[in-house]
Amino acid sequence: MEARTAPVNIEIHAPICAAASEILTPDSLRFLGYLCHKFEDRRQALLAARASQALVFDSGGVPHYEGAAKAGGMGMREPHSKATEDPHWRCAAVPEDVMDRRVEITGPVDRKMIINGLNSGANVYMADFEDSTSPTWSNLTEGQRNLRDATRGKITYTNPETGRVYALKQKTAVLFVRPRGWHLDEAHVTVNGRVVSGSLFDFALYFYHNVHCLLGKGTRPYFYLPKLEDYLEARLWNDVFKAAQSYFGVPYGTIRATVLLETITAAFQMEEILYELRDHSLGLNCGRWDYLFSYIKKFKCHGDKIAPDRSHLTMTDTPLLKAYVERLIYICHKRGTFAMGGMAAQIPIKGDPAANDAAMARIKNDKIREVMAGHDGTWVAHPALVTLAKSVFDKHMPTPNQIDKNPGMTGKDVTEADLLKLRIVPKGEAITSAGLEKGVSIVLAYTEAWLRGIGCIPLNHHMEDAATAEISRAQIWQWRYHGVKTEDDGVVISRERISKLVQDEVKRRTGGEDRGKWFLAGKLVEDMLTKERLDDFLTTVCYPHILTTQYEGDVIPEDDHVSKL
Ligand SMILES: CC(=O)SCCNC(=O)CCNC(=O)[C@H](O)C(C)(C)COP(=O)(O)OP(=O)(O)OC[C@H]1O[C@@H](n2cnc3c(N)ncnc32)[C@H](O)[C@@H]1OP(=O)(O)O
Ligand SMILES: O=CC(=O)O
Ligand SMILES: [Mg+2]
Repeated sequence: MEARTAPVNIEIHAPICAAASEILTPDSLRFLGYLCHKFEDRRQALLAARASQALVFDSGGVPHYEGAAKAGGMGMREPHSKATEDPHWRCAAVPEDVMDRRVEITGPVDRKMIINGLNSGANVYMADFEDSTSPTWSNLTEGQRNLRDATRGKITYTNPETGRVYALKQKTAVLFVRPRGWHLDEAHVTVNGRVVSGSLFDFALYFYHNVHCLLGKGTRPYFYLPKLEDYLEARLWNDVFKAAQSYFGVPYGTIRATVLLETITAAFQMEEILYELRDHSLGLNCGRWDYLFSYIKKFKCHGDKIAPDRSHLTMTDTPLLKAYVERLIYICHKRGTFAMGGMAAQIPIKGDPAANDAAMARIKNDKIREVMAGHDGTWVAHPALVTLAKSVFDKHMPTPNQIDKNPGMTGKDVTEADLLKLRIVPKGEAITSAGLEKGVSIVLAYTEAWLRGIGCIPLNHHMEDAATAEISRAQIWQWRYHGVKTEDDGVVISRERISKLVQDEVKRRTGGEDRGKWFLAGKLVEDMLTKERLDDFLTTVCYPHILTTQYEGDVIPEDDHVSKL
């Protein structure tokens, strides 16, 4: 029997704050329950497949193009030849309101930032439940309420300190939403006793509250899909879309989604991923930060793939990043869809014009590289960067996008080996004590903020989020695992050295007083960096610590914390 008519028992293990009571209505929960009941077993099977594939990589395996897998390769996936062998298929036609995506700004689902992002002059605002949101109950429920108000054009915000009132301009960016990745649970809600998927929680509530309003305004529900590892995970999203569309009686193909190509395994299946989602696809995006994290994580045990300091992992000098960009543009343009660029992590530097000019020059060069390579648009992290990115794309991309011009077709020659090739940094500079110390301080500061419900922070004039911090966490673990020495002083990166760095940094930040979440962050980070096995995600390790204990909203009595439908 279909879950839609089957009895589904939904429970909420959280305070029913004002936002939750507006968003978690009986009907929206029924829809969430329907999707979870229908798809949870598949999600779990895909997560289990990730775990068994990790064992293959840990013992020296590497991914292969799907054609090669069919001929022996990894031998773990069913053959998937149609995607690559049929020259005729194309992704769905591009809707009018997203023909031009030259600049997309991203940010958390915070009320003020949504308004600022929509007003920023960018073509798209991507409201993010993933890398830049710490998924506290209040962030999630208020985020959904903010999005509901934004789609209706009714979102306003008054700064309680300055009294400044924020409201939408006449012309705003198109809204995209990035739900959490498949690996994340939403532990405050269970369906038939099972904790629900964070992806489905974010998707279902946004879709439920907004699909009709968006269609009424001539736009659509647009999504970014994060951290997919292969085409079967794309197929799951496509099936979720089909189920959601038919549940609401809206036409097949209403939803459109861009997949973030941000895992090394997905890079070997770009065409297959597009094929799975082709009727709902709006292309791929180079999620460069998670991509680097994925590379380090997947090959953490490979002695020949030890990553240098994060500062060396640049788009221009890292062969595997260059190859991935070329292949992504080639595949997307061959299949008639967007090849989006990614995020330069620099942000404006206040009070130091020279340093700010240098940061802006780096961003400009990055955007020139993207448009010249053939990307159809790019990402920025801050409203002050919209004009800069736009000016670069305006100069080099006179058309709304470059899909039909087919630039980047040289990417067809990218080999499996190209996708795996790290940069060789001169001896003495690759892994340094300064790089190690900086990495420890980044993981710690990010974790501390995340535990307080803040998912993106400015640090060292860069944006740090769950993807960038993960690079530092994974590489420090990898250096310790391989007993690497920092090259400037010849000292081994041992457990004891890392522990001392973490503890010293906590002391420096707190003066020894238990402030913020530094003590807890210190304990968690020290453990993650020194333990025998590398945890899959920082966010899943920290998640139990943000369950409703962190909640600051208008809580109602204890008895109402478990609500049943
Ligand atoms: C790897 C990836 O996944 S990238 C995608 C995920 N990451 C992101 O989306 C990054 C989003 N960016 C941010 O969160 C912020 O820009 C930060 C944390 C990096 C920097 O924040 P701050 O130092 O507070 O920025 P700053 O003080 O300069 O902000 C100035 C104004 O711009 C607004 N602003 C800053 N970034 C954004 C943004 N991305 N979207 C909308 N508004 C923004 C601020 O709210 C502030 O508004 P106000 O003047 O009305 O008060
Ligand atoms: O989500 C984007 C990334 O670079 O990671
Ligand atoms: Mg990412």
